[in-house]
Amino acid sequence: MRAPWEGPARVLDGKATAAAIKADLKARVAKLTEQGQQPGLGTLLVGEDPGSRAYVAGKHRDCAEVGIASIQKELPADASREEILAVVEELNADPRCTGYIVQLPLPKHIDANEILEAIDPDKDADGLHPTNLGRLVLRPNGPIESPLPCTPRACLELLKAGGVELNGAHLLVVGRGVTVGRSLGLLAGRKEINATVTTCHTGTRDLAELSRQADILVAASGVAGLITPDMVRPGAAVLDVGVSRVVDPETGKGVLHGDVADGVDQVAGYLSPNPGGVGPMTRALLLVNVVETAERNLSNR
Ligand SMILES: Nc1nc(=O)c2c([nH]1)NC[C@@H]1CN(c3ccc(C(=O)N[C@@H](CCC(=O)O)C(=O)O)cc3)C=[N+]21
Repeated sequence: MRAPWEGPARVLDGKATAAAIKADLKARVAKLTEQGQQPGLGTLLVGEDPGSRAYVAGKHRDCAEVGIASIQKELPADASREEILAVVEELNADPRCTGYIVQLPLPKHIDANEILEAIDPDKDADGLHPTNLGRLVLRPNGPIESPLPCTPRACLELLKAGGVELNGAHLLVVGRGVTVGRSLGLLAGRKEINATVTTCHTGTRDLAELSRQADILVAASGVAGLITPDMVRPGAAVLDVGVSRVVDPETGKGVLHGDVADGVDQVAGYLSPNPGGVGPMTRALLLVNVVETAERNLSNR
């Protein structure tokens, strides 16, 4: 991929790396299907949000591409907690579904954590069930036989594919959200990755002072343009994970903007574009979780 920026930073190409992962999955899915264990991804979408709907549709397109079966469930925005839990139980019991996600955000009247905790941990395609996060904490030296969080794993796989050394590196993540910051810290500090992790957030006193010490800077704050060139150590690898909607002052229209500001491409050694970086990788790693579960089911049979 040609860099979408002018500076010398090398592109961490999520689209190309995701395509390579999907090609590998295709062969594994064919083998599983031959053995009577076709993987299946379930999704539960509650409500009408067009963004959520588009994400879910994208996940099913990815499934079709690699031969994974699709199980799509939908409920209206005013669905009750009981109705949502009933669909979760259905997916837990469905043998065709080897992994599934409940698309977030859920409507405001629903306690999302209660729903997420009802997911069978072995079918947790997001890798964010408390049992699975707990395993990361309790088994820091591996191996782990359960789904891993998708976006953190996407970040690490993208760095590896780009040739960025993780062993012994100082990896600093900005943001303590469960889907990225918190769980990336748990994953990257594991023995088989061996990075030293710093987790920063809105309470961090001098972010720039700390971020300049990072070999790998993962921007997952959801604050558009938070990471400016002065915050980046020359040559560092920078992953732009955050996405926020900002109003373009010229057109007045809403546009998506990453956490990384203009000019970081002049300082960083490696940079992931946004879009085209961690997003496509997250989708690929979701499929990896579903396929790995099917492979485990087969070997435990
Ligand atoms: N239970 C649950 N699991 C999720 O993983 C989850 C979720 N809920 N709710 C919403 C967020 C958002 N998310 C994205 C994943 C990939 C792209 C992605 O691939 N983006 C493309 C651009 C958009 C596109 O091409 O569709 C890119 O970065 O290049 C975007 C957003 C997953 N999420």
